[in-house]
Amino acid sequence: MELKKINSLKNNFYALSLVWKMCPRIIIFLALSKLLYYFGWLFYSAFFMRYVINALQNGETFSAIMIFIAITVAIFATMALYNSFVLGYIKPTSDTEVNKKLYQMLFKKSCNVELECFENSDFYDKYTLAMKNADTRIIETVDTFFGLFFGFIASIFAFIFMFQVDKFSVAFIFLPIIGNFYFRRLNSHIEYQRNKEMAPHNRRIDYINRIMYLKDYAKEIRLTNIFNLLKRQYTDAITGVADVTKKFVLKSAFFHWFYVMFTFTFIFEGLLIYGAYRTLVSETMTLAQLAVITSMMVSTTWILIGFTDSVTASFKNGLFIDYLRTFLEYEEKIPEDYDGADPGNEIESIEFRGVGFAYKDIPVLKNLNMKFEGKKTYALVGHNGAGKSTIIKLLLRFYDPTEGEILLNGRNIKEYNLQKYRALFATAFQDNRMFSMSVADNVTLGENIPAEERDKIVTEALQLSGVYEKVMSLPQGINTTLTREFDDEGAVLSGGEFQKIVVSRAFARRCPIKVFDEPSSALDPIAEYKLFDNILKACKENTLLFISHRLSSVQNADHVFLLENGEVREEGTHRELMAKHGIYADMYEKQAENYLADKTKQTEGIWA
Ligand SMILES: Nc1ncnc2c1ncn2[C@@H]1O[C@H](COP(=O)(O)OP(=O)(O)OP(=O)(O)O)[C@@H](O)[C@H]1O
Repeated sequence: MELKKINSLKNNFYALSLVWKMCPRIIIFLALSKLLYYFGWLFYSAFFMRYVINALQNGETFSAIMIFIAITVAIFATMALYNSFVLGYIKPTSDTEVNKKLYQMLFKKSCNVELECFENSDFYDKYTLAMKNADTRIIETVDTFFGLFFGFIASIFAFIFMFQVDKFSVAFIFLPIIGNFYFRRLNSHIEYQRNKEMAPHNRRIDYINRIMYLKDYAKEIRLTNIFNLLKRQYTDAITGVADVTKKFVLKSAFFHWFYVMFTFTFIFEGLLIYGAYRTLVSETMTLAQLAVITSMMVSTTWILIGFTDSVTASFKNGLFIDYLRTFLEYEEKIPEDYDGADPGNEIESIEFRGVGFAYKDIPVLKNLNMKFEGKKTYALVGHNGAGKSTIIKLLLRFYDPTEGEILLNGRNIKEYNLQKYRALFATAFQDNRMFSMSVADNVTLGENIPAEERDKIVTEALQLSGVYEKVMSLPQGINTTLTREFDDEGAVLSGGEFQKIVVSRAFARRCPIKVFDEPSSALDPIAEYKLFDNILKACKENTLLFISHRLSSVQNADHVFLLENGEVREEGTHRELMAKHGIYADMYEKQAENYLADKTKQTEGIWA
């Protein structure tokens, strides 16, 4: 617990240094704002009332008192103007600046961490919490930091001033301290506990909310009874939230009542009774002293509330900054900006040597030995879950092998500059995403290509993947926006058409290695045949790796690897594997039989 507090304070300093680097002016203005806030109360409690009452008692002239009051009003009016300036101009403009710089930092980090981080729920939770309102939270942290700092100093002065006026009255100051530090903390603890217990229910509610507004789920909801199931889960989650609320409500109300009593009621009423007793019964206090003490009590209470609020808020913010810090200071295992050797542009060989890999503790690849030579064509085949896509992910260094090594031109791929290494590959994955941008941007994906050359490259790539005619039938050809997210005129493509756009990406990219992970799974047989034909023709000068379940499409590969349970079970050319009469031949024949059977059915008119 103590360690947590220290970390929390350290995190506040961390936030301060972060904001200082991004926008130093907001720090200066916020510090001055807080200083003025406490100065205002101190001035009022220790000086203003005392001066006015003493002046009245000492028979100062009315005009002298009025001048003093007028100067005070002018000072407070200037302070109010300054506050309005900070709130109305400095803060919004600084928020924007911090927002821009902080999110740039977060996005950069998020692009730099390895893929595995997104599968680690603990890390992912911290990442999303850090991203949530990070800009406003970090400025709030700075604000409460100064509230804490100046509040502490102002509280000491308030004590001294009250002690000077009446040493017994100081005892009353402990009441708001007990109220704020003890009962409010107890309530904060309850709030924390309540949020913790509600979290699984709220996560479920968020999940169902998301399902209800995301287009991806709209079809299933309309065609199945899944909505009833979701509704039941939603009701259960809402009931869960209500139960947790009920569990804590009494305790929370009780502590809140104590907080109000100690922070406001006891001090205000108590001090008044004490003052009235001394003034009227024991006659040890003048009415003027009573007035000064009463006004000091009000301002001291507000100083203490400001200070204790800042303490509580700074612990809360410290936790948020902890998420931010964990994320920003995370040491990447495979940093995207890793600077190593230049891999060049010539591929002699890629070799998997005794490679093993496990997703967390689940082994997926075992003692894998494979060699790919430059400018040749390789096919990876095998049943679902055999580990084919994982091999590609290791090759692209989304993950590193847990055993063995992968070599490019005889050197471990870990030794290369990662961005230069990745630039050697053009990949089309099964689960690649569409961006709400033009077709051309969806194909070139931010590559820096001159406009006239870009159109030519995009056109060629679209022709090779067989979607060019479709794209040219769209209102603005290759400049048509995909999806209707931002453009009502945007194009909505079929699954197969989109897959062809994904494949175009790999055609458009100028690089020595092309990788296609099931590029034809959504294509009709004729489009599939043409696509493979084009891939082989267009990638003659490339090292080509492709994964396919359709064995007819791998016949022309120079070498085929058949994988089963994360191991290479057979390898060779199509002919060699057929001659072996092993698993590959068996799979191939079964697929061919099915295909012929389908053909017979069609000619016999069964499906007519
Ligand atoms: N991110 C992941 N975390 C945990 N397990 C994973 C992850 N990705 C894949 N797996 C598991 O690894 C195994 C191999 O998956 P992989 O995607 O490499 O198979 P595949 O041969 O490409 O399959 P398919 O032909 O169905 O695409 C599967 O059992 C899968 O469940």
